[in-house]
Amino acid sequence: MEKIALFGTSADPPTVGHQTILHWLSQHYDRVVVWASDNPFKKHQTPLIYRTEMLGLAIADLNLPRNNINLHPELSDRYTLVTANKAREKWGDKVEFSLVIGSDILGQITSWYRIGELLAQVKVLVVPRLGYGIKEADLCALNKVGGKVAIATLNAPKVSSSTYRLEKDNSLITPAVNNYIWQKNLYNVENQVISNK
Ligand SMILES: Nc1ncnc2c1ncn2[C@@H]1O[C@H](COP(=O)(O)OP(=O)(O)OP(=O)(O)O)[C@@H](O)[C@H]1O
Ligand SMILES: O=C(O)c1ccc[n+]([C@@H]2O[C@H](COP(=O)([O-])O)[C@@H](O)[C@H]2O)c1
Repeated sequence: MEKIALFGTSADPPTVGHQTILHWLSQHYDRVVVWASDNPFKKHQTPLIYRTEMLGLAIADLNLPRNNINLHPELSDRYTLVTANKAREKWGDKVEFSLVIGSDILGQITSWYRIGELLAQVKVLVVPRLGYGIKEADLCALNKVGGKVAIATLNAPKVSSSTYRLEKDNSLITPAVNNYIWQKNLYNVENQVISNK
């Protein structure tokens, strides 16, 4: 049975952490389906079109031997259930979907939109995130609402989009994403330089 990883991200902006996760998924799944989306729990995100384009650049920058990671903007929805239903329509019943989440949101996923229906469609793959241990109580809570959980064996770097937004540290993103941010003047990078002078 084909195994497909589903990885939705705010990508605001995509970081080297997202890239490490994608690299690992590429080696462990037949296909990796990626989309940028609005997060119903977050406010004031960069317009989705920019985040989608940055995510495409971060994927292209990976240059991996297996050509199995694809950006699917048409699947994007603030509710992952809607995305999972669209993916099921697209790839049919004979595939196994794993929804990829970082351990920082493991405790939150039980409050997602119609979580029981989502968990009937997908397994959950938890990526350990430094500073966010995987709690037995969260695994039990997810299990109670029908979650089938696996834990990924990778060490992602301790980086986040919010750290980039705060510090504008280029080492957290890829060169192509950095160029894009400058071209579009996202995250006030130009003002940042002027105010630093
Ligand atoms: N460095 C990382 N290690 C482990 N998981 C990560 C890492 N970066 C992102 N993730 C996971 O990838 C998914 C998408 O993350 P997201 O795009 O929100 O990045 P973020 O760095 O958490 O953003 P922000 O800092 O704006 O909240 C989430 O499930 C998140 O937990
Ligand atoms: O379906 C939901 O209720 C839901 C609630 C919060 C987050 N999500 C999705 O979770 C994914 C990861 O979000 P983020 O902001 O951590 O990258 C992203 O695709 C969001 O749309 C989905």
